[in-house]
Amino acid sequence: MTATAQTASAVPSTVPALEVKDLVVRYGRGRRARKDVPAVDGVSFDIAPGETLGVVGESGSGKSTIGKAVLGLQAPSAGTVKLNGQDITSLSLKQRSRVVADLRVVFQDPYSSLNPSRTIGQTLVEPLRLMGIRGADALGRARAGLESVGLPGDAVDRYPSQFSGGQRQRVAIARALVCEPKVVVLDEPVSALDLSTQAQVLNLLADLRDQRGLAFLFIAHDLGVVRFLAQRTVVLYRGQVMETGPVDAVSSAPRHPYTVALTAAAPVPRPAEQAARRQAREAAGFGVAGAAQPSATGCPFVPRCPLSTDLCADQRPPLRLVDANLAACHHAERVPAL
Ligand SMILES: Nc1ncnc2c1ncn2[C@@H]1O[C@H](COP(=O)(O)OP(=O)(O)OP(=O)(O)O)[C@@H](O)[C@H]1O
Repeated sequence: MTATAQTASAVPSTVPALEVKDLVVRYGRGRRARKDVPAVDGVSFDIAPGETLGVVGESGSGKSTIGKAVLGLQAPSAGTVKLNGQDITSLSLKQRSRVVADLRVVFQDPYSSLNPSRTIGQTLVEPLRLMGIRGADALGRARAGLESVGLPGDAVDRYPSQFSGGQRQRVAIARALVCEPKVVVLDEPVSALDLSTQAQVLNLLADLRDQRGLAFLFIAHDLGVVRFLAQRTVVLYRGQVMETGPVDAVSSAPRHPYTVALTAAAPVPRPAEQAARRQAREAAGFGVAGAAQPSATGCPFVPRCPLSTDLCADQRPPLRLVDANLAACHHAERVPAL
């Protein structure tokens, strides 16, 4: 089977909670935008209620840009974004405010994402106020929201500086969930936390997703972290989908050389394993990021790929089914095992 678009499709029995189709985002305006390489280049995926889709890739691969386009913070140059079947791509910010309760975000940095001069209660009540929920109702929901993330309800009276990083990220999660959204964009939600706190926050997110049937778009640079929470994943490189499929299959048996390079480069806690991976990566002949510019018509990974041929430089490979994964590689069958 081949996939003509860059797509990651589940087989949802209902309308997807979030559907992104052929998304293209170019920064800049006018002539400059037309000349620039798109930050996101033809990306499609959908997420069912209760499902987590991980989006992984190196820095600059376009992960956050996808999140911004979904949230309406960056206008797409092409493509559509649908929330519960409704096309929200071209809604103005005012029109968006009517559906915004269904779509929320948790950002990476729990220090800068919470206003230090506002109490936790004020922070949690703000999005409710925009929905017309005020006074004791709003405060009651704020307290319940804090309790649902494992914090005491009376934390409403305290300030962000009185909380640790992990607790602040719980507050940010409570703020996202207090409006009872259907879809949450999680943009590197645990990257700023230490390892044990990461595990606690990921467990909390998994519980909340399962209890509430939430759809998560989970953006991360580390496939290991994504594996913990996601059922499926999309691997991005220079704004294009290199590989997608069930997260276990993509992690343990990648069919795209870039996914192999990304996995081999991920830090592991055991130094001996880290050294073995580095040696395997060097032996496989992967080039380094920014080694050379790829051709506009071919696979963007050519300058770094040990398997590349003239065909790869000439023709951008479509996503096609190889084992359990969809991989955009002419030579997916020759990709070495991890
Ligand atoms: N506001 C902007 N103006 C111009 N170019 C931008 C802007 N924001 C991002 N870019 C560029 O778009 C590309 C994708 O960036 P993006 O932040 O989406 O990647 P990312 O995968 O989320 O990276 P990171 O993990 O470092 O956050 C990069 O080349 C980046 O330099």
